[in-house]
Amino acid sequence: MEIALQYCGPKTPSPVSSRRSFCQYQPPSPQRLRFASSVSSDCTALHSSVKPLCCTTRVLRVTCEGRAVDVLEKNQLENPSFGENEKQLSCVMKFGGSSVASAERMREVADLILSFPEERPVIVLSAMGKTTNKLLLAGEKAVSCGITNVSSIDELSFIKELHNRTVDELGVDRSMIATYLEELEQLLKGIAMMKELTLRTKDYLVSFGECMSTRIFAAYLNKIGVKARQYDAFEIGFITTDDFTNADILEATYPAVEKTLHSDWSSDPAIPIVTGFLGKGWRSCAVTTLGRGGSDLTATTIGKALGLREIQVWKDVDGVLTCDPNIYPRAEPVPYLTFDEAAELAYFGAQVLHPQSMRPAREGDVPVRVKNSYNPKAPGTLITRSRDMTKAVLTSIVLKRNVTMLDIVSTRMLGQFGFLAKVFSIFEDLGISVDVVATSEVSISLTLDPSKLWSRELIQQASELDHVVEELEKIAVVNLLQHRSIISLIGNVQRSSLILEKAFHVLRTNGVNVQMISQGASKVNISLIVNDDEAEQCVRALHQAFFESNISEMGCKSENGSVSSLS
Ligand SMILES: Nc1ncnc2c1ncn2[C@@H]1O[C@H](COP(=O)(O)OP(=O)(O)O)[C@@H](O)[C@H]1O
Ligand SMILES: N[C@@H](CC(=O)OP(=O)(O)O)C(=O)O
Repeated sequence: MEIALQYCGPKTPSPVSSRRSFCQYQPPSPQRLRFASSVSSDCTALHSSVKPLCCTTRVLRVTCEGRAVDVLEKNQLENPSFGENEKQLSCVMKFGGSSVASAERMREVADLILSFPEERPVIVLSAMGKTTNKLLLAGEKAVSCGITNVSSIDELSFIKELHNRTVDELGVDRSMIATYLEELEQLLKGIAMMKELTLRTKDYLVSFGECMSTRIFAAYLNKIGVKARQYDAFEIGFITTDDFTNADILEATYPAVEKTLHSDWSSDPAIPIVTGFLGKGWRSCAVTTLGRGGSDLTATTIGKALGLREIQVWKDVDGVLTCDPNIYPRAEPVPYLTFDEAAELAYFGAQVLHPQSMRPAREGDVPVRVKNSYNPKAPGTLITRSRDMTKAVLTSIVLKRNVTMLDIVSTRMLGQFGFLAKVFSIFEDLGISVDVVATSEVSISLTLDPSKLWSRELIQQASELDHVVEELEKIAVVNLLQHRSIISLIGNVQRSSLILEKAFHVLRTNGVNVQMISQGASKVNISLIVNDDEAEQCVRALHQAFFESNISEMGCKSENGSVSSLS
């Protein structure tokens, strides 16, 4: 029988694939069954002794006696240059909520993973789409809606419908998530009964999102013939502090995670599918979460723990961009970043990466690649320890809104020591995190990040802010300024004079007064504080000046739009 093989999977066949086995992909018809098994028996005979260690699968359309049949081809990656070591897990691929928002997206992600036959990845997944937000909303509604009304909370219905539909469309068994959906409703009834949603309960509540998405995806991979194993991060050694909703990963995590993933892979290789965002509190043993967007941190933690070659975070944008595309759509991808630049960018509010996620990558020196799952061909952003900075001026502009600023002026005489220490001990006592600071001997200007305060429920009320001011007023005159924004200019601070010169020129032309300025010790960030209502306009103007103008580096647009030299 003459067989013509025509590839119709996601990418061109890999040159390293050599041995193949086939199994049937489409629902059985007698003709297909016969055909698939005849191919299969031919090819399995070729490599019956090969352990299916690094097996990849793709869909092939086989023409048999003029008819097309879809079969799965399993490639045993068997390049002679591959040493034993190369058969270990090679990279992490993290897919965010937008990448796994539907059955169709999950199929695309599966195709994408299979299009890298040379990789043996650990997959980290977030909850589907906006599931985390919906779970939190459902929890808040349950507090006040009464037990009998829990079943009709819109967000609960939405979550049930989304997950059941996804399971059906992927053709996997509903029962795998049925127990989670039942337990979720029970939990919401418990919240309704107690009329209380604690931080601990919030974490348990949102964990349903990642627990379901990973189970669905692993089942789908297994269904299409790719061996996969689901893991709950809190069961495989992600040990954290007990700071519910914002837990920190503890050192013990690294060896524990390495041991579980490595030994499972060695004894029975299957692609690990790990829940992002979740951990287990070391004292409470309860489920914790790593802060919103925490799946990035799960991915980099695994990358460091296993000493992997690369950590890939797949998003819905072409990498880290020159500014938030929601503020300015002409933002462009940044091809290279250092860990320090990326950390600063994330810390100062770029939603694209979790603020803590660069730490394990930097410590383990594992490169991080930010890619677009909707546009895999785009090169993305590569984040490494160092990069060529000779041509770098500004890398990215980040905006953090709704920041509170405090001007604190000492009531004591010049030359008195210990003022700064006293001020910061007040913040320490109150457990408040300070972002940007500028000081002189007798005065301090600083900013407080409301999201960090709220996550610990410290300053939810104006009265609690008043408490901070009250304490500070014992030693200083305090001016509280709300509705401010921090504009962070991330870049080569070796060129800070140029950056400042250009930035201030732009701001002056736009009639904006900068209220505070700070250059961090990390030397990659200059922060400017402006009013909230001027901030977006500033970001757009700065972006145009730094990234879009056709003027030379030392030039700057003059007020009438012509170019003048600033040197
Ligand atoms: N500087 C930036 N670069 C890229 N994306 C940014 C930036 N600032 C904000 N974003 C936003 O971050 C989003 C991606 O982050 P996130 O939603 O957490 O991804 P995921 O859920 O896929 O992990 C983008 O869709 C974009 O709107
Ligand atoms: N699902 C969690 C964790 C996460 O990392 O999500 P994403 O990768 O979609 O930002 C959240 O929404 O915060």
